[in-house]
Amino acid sequence: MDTLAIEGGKLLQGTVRVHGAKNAALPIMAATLLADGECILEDVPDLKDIDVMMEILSSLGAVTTRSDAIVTVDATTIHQHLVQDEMMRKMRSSIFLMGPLLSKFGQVRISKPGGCTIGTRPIDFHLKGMKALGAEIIEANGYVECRAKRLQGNHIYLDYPSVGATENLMMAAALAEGTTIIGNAAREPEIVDLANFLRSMGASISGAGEDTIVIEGVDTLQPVNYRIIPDRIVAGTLVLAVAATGGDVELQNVRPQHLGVVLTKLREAGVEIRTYMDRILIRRRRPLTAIDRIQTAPYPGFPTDLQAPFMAVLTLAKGTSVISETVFEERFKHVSELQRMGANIKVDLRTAFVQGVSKLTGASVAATDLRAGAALVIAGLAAEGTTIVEQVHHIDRGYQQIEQVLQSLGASIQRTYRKW
Ligand SMILES: CC(=O)N[C@H]1[C@@H](OP(=O)(O)OP(=O)(O)OC[C@H]2O[C@@H](n3ccc(=O)[nH]c3=O)[C@H](O)[C@@H]2O)O[C@H](CO)[C@@H](O)[C@@H]1O
Ligand SMILES: C=C(OP(=O)(O)O)C(=O)O
Repeated sequence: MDTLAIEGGKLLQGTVRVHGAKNAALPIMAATLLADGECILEDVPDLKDIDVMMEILSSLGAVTTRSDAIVTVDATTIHQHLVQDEMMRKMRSSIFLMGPLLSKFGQVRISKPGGCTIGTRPIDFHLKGMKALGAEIIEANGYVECRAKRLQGNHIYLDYPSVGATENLMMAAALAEGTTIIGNAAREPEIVDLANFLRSMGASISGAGEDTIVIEGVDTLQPVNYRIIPDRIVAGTLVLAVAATGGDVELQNVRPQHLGVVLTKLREAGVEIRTYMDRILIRRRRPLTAIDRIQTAPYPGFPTDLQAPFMAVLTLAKGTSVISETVFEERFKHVSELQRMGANIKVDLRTAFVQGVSKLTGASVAATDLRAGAALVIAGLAAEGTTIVEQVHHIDRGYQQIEQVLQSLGASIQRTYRKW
């Protein structure tokens, strides 16, 4: 159980490269199962969730290797279609095995996935979609078994533009017979990245990034080399850290267009931001001002994954900011921890009213989930005194060596390794 000790009050300065996107790499790693041969993935971040995905792929019989940021997966030796409950529970992305195993091997047995505890997070859209593609679904003893000789294309409408369901169904439909149309599809950049990966393997997919995706099933897919897109949530977190502490930072390997609304809101709060093709310059010299309203929504709306980190920044903005969380019903767990540091936040159902304070003070706080943890790190960097962040394993799911990245920008942050 590691902890982070942060001595707040240092300006952040320097240049840092953003690593590849966890939420793009995970479905793409699962999609390698669809190919007949070895896929080579570049810029795969070194994160806990990626380790778990490699562990699952190996347990199914695939051959996986990692050398720095390059991961290879050869699925030709897969002999197992059951993902053990213990592995399913380790992360939400274990659900991505469902589509590829079912489509390629005609069967899959999984249990309910784990992941950040930010809401109920059912998998009903995934199951309804697989059923529409012709799968027989049997639920018993905590496991879900799906079978189909060959999936058949169909018209699927998602009741909500679920990122994971859109991805799972795209992977399943890639090898189905006939045409699949996914209506009300999610439009996140990670959906486009997965579609680009599948297309490079020979899949026929159009409309990714729009709300209707059309997939013409093909008989086989080829192994490929593919580079994962930069992580927009890590980039956004670093931008927010600079907004909170002040300073002057250049982010490299970013796609500023993926952070549209986040950068707009930060400019409203008084942060200076310049964007280039694959770089962002952030500078904050003036005091922060409150923001009328932030409401999380599916892309291109405000990303729920940056709601907690943005709230940490707004605790220090002059005036009252209003933040509504519409995507997940329990994603305000950071509020009570920020309050320990002196933040003035009131929550009414799914809306938080953040009255800016002149300073936060260091305290002992615990990360309850990945992005709540990132919010506490940001608050700690800006606070007066020492902040101890417990439960760092949540943060390690999504940020590669967070303390080293922040140290390179001048932060005083140390990790303490504890055996238990
Ligand atoms: C690995 C990954 O990419 N994770 C991201 C993905 O999670 P994930 O794919 O789990 O998120 P979804 O877009 O599916 O969830 C959005 C909403 O739909 C609900 N829902 C979803 C599926 C379903 O079958 N039934 C259902 O009711 C969820 O409970 C939630 O309220 O998108 C989220 C929303 O941008 C992000 O916060 C996560 O970081
Ligand atoms: C919620 C997240 O991850 P997951 O969907 O893997 O739980 C996240 O990346 O913020």
